Amino acid sequence: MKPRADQQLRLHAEASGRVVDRALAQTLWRLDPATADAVVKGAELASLAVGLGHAALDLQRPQLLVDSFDELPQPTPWREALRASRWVATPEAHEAAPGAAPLVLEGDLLYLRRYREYERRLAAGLRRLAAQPPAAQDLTAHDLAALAPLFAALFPQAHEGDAQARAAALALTRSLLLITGGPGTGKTTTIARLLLLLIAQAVHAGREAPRIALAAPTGRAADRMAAALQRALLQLRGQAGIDAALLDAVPHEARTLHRLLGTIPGSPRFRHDAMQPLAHEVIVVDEASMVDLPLMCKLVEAVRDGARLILLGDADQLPSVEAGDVLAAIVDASGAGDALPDDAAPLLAPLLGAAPAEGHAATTAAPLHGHRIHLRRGYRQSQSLDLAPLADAARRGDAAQALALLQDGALSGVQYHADRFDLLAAATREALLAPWRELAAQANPAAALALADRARVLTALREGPQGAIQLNARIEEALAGAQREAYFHGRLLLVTENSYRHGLFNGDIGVCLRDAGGAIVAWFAAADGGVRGFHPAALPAHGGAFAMTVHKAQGSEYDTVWLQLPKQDARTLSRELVYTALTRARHAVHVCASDMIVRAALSRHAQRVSGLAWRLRQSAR
Ligand SMILES: Nc1ncnc2c1ncn2[C@@H]1O[C@H](COP(=O)(O)OP(=O)(O)OP(=O)(O)O)[C@@H](O)[C@H]1O
Repeated sequence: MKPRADQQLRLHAEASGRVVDRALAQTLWRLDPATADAVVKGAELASLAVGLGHAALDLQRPQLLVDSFDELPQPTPWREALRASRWVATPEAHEAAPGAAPLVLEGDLLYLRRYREYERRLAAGLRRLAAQPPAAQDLTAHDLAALAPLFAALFPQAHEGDAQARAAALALTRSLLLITGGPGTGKTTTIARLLLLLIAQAVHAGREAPRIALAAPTGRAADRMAAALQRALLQLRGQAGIDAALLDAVPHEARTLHRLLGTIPGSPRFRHDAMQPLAHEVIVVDEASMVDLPLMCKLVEAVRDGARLILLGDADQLPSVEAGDVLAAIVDASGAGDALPDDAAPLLAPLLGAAPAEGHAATTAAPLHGHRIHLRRGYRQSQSLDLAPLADAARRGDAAQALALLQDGALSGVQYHADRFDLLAAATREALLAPWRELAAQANPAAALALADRARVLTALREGPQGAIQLNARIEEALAGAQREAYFHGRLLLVTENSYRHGLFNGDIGVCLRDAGGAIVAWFAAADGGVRGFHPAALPAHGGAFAMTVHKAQGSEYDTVWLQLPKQDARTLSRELVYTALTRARHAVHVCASDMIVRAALSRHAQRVSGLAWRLRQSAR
């Protein structure tokens, strides 16, 4: 076989060693030795792109994937070589790609066929939901008048332009609704109230209460969602004008999306799909920024005609680790979400008064226009942590402002450790380790698990001196000594794969404790609020959890966050990463970095190549 040394692309360090990418490319060449080099390189990079979280290779931006792209063709000849290849299909935007070609070219995007199909099907699914009114609900003025007293009790500020009220009212008229907002803007509060309205609406119409599913991408996020929703409902109990029966009809549990859709062992498919849709009439999904392209596609397809899908998320957070940035594309397609769409404003006037409608200035060309409400006002008050100005500067990529706030040291609960790249050095060592020493003094699993979220080191990288792996090892040594047992008393564990057999999921946190008989047991929270113990040797894939990447921390919160950025700039550093890390903190945040790294991180977006926004625009035509 002819050596293919010319194809040894210098791949981006994070992904080097991805044999799978090269294997696809080599297979094409083996099946047809006449395959052009440009096609072989395209295939390898399209596969690598998925590994790095993109939906496709952008021929105009190979630098997102490789450090050296001198050897790559220019976009125009590259596109032409791809178009001419038997391996590359070029279907119309709405057409399914033929099964025979492993690659699909659309514009400048080269996809693995499967990912192109996920995008096409997701766009079609979103369009289907956006186009239909919820079943059995030709909402009349009479219905709205009946709901008005409850609405006024739930949203006393409704007539003063309250965006939460607008979101809940709009939900009455939409099968697809996106509610976006930063931390503490009341997404969960709004959902609690919105669900009461939907239940009351059904009761008023003489129907059964709708079947409601609450779901999130990870077990941790689902647990947080359920707990926050219960707190929000509790606040309403006993309040005048709110019937306790309505509160009782809201489900107490939230599930992972995988659970909701029904995993089939050994299959990428789920039990529920377009042919066997979910029975629920209302499906609420929290932390939608974490949902990747394949999962969002399968979720949307499994929502039956006439049911409602409500997505909650913070579009400024890191996109999902797996191929995606789906939420960003949906946000892009649905407009700013700052006002009621023109078609809904008059209808909802009995609830909202003369709420501002978008009028002619609106970008009504957006295909999902009128399906998003953006919550801007932050309600969460913390005595100890004044995070909002810093999180906002990070979100906007305003490094000068972020550094001024950090250096000034005036934000309560925020500490900047300039040029600190070793958290275990004397200045920070004891403050860092103190909560975990307390953990080690626990004997009771539930009490230990309750302490597990006291503190976390969040990193940008897995590898290297400021990476999660080395930091974990060093923290573990500091806590339990160089001669420690692998599973020492008080060690925190992070599960890194889904295991339905164990009922343990990627992102679950456990704690190792020695029992009365001297045996070590790894304890995890159980769905019923109790705890479950496992022999450490029987656990699915896992690692240490004192330090973890920001990606792994998505959907979780900790009392104290130590954000450790690397000494050298790295492509994974972005404003979204910093924003996501900061907003995981409940009471205190320590930023360990240099001015240079903060500037570098905030100057970069977590860019993901995706054709979904484009596709949604095409399909609107
Ligand atoms: N309209 C409101 N009036 C007063 N307090 C509110 C209002 N909305 C939300 N809050 C309070 O603000 C806090 C955060 O609300 P909530 O948990 O609903 O926000 P969230 O956007 O879901 O947050 P997260 O980002 O953690 O998911 C809660 O304590 C809640 O009671």
